[in-house]
Amino acid sequence: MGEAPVFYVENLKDRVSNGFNLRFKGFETSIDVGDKTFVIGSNNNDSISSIEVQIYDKSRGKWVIPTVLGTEPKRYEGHSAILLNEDRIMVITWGSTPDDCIWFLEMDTEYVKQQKKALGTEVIAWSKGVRGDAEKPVVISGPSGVGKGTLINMLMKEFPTMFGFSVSHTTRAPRSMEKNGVHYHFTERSIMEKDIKDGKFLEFASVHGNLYGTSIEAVEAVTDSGKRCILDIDVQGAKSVRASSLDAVFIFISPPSMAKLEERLHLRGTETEEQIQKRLRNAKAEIEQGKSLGIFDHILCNDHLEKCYDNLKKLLGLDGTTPTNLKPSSKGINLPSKHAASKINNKILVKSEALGSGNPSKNSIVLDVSLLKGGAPGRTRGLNVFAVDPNPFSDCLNGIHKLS
Ligand SMILES: Nc1nc2c(ncn2[C@@H]2O[C@H](COP(=O)(O)OP(=O)(O)O)[C@@H](O)[C@H]2O)c(=O)[nH]1
Ligand SMILES: Nc1ncnc2c1ncn2[C@@H]1O[C@H](COP(=O)(O)OP(=O)(O)O)[C@@H](O)[C@H]1O
Repeated sequence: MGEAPVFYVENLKDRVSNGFNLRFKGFETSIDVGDKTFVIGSNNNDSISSIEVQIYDKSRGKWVIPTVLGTEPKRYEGHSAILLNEDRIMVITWGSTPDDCIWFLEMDTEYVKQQKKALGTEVIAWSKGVRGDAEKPVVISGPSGVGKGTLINMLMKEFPTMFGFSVSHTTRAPRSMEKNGVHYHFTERSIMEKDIKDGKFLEFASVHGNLYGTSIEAVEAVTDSGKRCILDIDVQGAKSVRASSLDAVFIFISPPSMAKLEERLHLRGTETEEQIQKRLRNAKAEIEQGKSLGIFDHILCNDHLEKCYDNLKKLLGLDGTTPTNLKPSSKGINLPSKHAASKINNKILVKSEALGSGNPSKNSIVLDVSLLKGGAPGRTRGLNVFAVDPNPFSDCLNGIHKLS
């Protein structure tokens, strides 16, 4: 059985002629899993960066074709790899732009690449390190015409880099201003039914006589771009999501009165009278369920639009009153290339030296591995990380102890 060599980027470049191209010495990491050594590093250029892994098979004394794990418009500067269990590696990395934050990448080491027929790895999940609820997906429900779309548009307009909309599939016909792929993926019922059967949907429901559903891909498209996902779905859908692995914040928007709701539907003018009456009949049940089923974390009354929008921002920590450590921005979590990661029971501890404005300070972050859930099925998202006291290692252990 061959010994894994010591890895330096220059050595790798000399030795490997098959595209493995780690540029920055010190920004790579390696880890042994059985008789294989996984070398993980970045290939950064001006605007884009990829994370690559190459495997050294000690039993065969051979390098295996490199795999690109992720390409993002940010630079990855520094990695650490931790073995979670025998077939799973957690790579901890630091994306320096545009949103400076810590990322966790879970890799399945047993995956055999179908296309290349070579041993490779599969990314199970990219997860952004967040604190508390700050970046959980947001599920917004409420009866037709209550103002969900209006409120979501306001959020997306004011915070375009923070939120991304999960584009649902529907069998209903598009309205005149609606664009396929932007407002909905408009689809045939038979196609959607087959996709549901094939497990491509996180949830689906029949609403006002049409089929609506959130595909796993729709949620992944948003979370992969590093944005906080917003879902506009009905109460049945919210109930399904509550029961799924997507760890979200659930908000129900209620109308000030049925009369106001009817007025809004008429003023919007996108439905026939018959369709409006159907929506109003369904609204009664939805409001009752929304308020009683215990699905929703918050209920907001949309009477005055601006006031309701302010309340929504408050709930999401966007009004400036939220304590810094709960703000949606993860900027406070700093992880330069100089850091050390270790696993203690179910906790990963990342210790780093954050170089502030001429005033070096130490950061210690704990990730609770037992909380590896929250994304579309099979993926983890928005992992909760805890900043612990910036003290020596023993104090960090105390921090861990306190959290468990
Ligand atoms: N379950 C579920 N409901 C959805 C989805 N997309 C939209 N809906 C809901 O379907 C209902 C009808 O939506 P739409 O046809 O856009 O009409 P509107 O609510 O009157 O604007 C609303 O309650 C939406 O929240 C989805 O992917 N899943
Ligand atoms: N607070 C409000 N007061 C008056 N009209 C509103 C208010 N909120 C939304 N609207 C209007 O009501 C209509 C329905 O809103 P919309 O966002 O399409 O509802 P939904 O997405 O819940 O079906 C739109 O014409 C919108 O401009």
